[in-house]
Amino acid sequence: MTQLSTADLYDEHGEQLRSVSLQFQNLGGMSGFSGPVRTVRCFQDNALVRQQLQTPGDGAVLVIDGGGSLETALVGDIIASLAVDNGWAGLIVHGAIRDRVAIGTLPLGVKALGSNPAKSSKTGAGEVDVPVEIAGVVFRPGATVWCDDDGILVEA
Ligand SMILES: O=C([O-])CC(=O)C(=O)O
Repeated sequence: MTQLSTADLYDEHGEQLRSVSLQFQNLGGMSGFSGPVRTVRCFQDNALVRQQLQTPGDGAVLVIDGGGSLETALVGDIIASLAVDNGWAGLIVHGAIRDRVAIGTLPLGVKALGSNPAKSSKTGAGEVDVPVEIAGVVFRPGATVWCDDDGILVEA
């Protein structure tokens, strides 16, 4: 069954949804994906991202608030493959990824601002499953998020 488009969803339930106006790129092998929100907040450090994606995703979408930094990649093909292997539906990266060609072949939704080959530090700094805000839209852990080529909608 194909997922309802975000535009149709907005027409039917817009009053209960927030739409992200920031223009993310669709960089995964699946452009349409949805699921419950899980979160990581981190800045140029991706140890917590890897740690979370090593655990069962049960169809969730990991929203990574990297503060919008494009200086280092928070996800590469190895971390993205962990997400596939552990049953995550997708990633929304408010920041950069790398290995974009390989990530584009994976059965995973990946939205990110762009790419940069520079790697992130791995100290584990950051927070997990806290509400995060991207371009004025709050992503609460457990809220449902829907993504496709048009954009990102999340339950208010
Ligand atoms: O290890 C990293 O920082 C990210 C990466 O390159 C990968 O996931 O392949």
